[in-house]
Amino acid sequence: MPEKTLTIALSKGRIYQDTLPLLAEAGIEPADDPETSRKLILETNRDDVKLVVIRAADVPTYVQYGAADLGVSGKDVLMEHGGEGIYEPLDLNIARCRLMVAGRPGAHLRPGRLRVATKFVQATRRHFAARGRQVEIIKLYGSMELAPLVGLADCIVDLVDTGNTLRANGLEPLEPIADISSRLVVNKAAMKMKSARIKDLVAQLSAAVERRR
Ligand SMILES: Nc1ncnc2c1ncn2[C@@H]1O[C@H](COP(=O)(O)OP(=O)(O)OP(=O)(O)O)[C@@H](O)[C@H]1O
Ligand SMILES: O=P(O)(O)OC[C@H]1O[C@H](OP(=O)(O)OP(=O)(O)O)[C@H](O)[C@@H]1O
Repeated sequence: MPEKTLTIALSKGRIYQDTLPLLAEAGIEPADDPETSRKLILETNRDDVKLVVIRAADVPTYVQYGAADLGVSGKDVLMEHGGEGIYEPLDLNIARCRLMVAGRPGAHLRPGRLRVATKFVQATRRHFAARGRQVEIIKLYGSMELAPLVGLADCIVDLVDTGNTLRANGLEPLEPIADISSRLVVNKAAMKMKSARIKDLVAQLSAAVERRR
């Protein structure tokens, strides 16, 4: 992207839907709707701001390498990425949920090595290591709630909001791991090179977040 452009990476779905009103309060409005358009680079009402719409798990990678100057990413995704090359200046207080160990009642109390299915491998490893608990982690890419029902795992580590998905599958939350919300992330080099515009945007988004508290 040209030096004068600010590129913001977002994922479709709840992050886009929840970020859109915050961007609007900062004076940024996309020209296309990514939920219907097949375009991956969206122009906005501002010549110097573009949005790129990518998979949620890819946002930190685009920002780390400077392919996007800024991004919006769930804390769960940032915990898996590790945060290299990225600043995290603002909690946007959107897409709030909790990362939990879940399973059938008492499943986590079973003696011996637990089998845990999750897409959050790093957070899971850290959680159980901190408790001195031996686990075998089975990497999945979604629908983790199925794993204990078909004998693939004893427990899962997944995001929980209302708890409806767990309940619908006869599972319950067992241990909390972390409170999750989406964060504004900034490429470290861009923070220096495009400092004034990024600081302005962070301040405008921060004011928008505060107005909603
Ligand atoms: N049920 C939920 N309630 C609130 N926030 C959630 C919930 N599920 C996920 N999130 C948050 O929203 C972020 C994006 O989730 P979303 O479901 O839109 O994408 P994804 O399924 O992780 O990614 P993709 O669809 O690209 O595979 C997650 O990283 C998490 O921070
Ligand atoms: O506690 P609840 O309110 O039921 O929310 C929890 C569910 O939300 C997320 O899935 P999502 O709806 O994003 O589906 P996906 O990850 O399969 O896209 C998460 O992976 C849980 O399955």
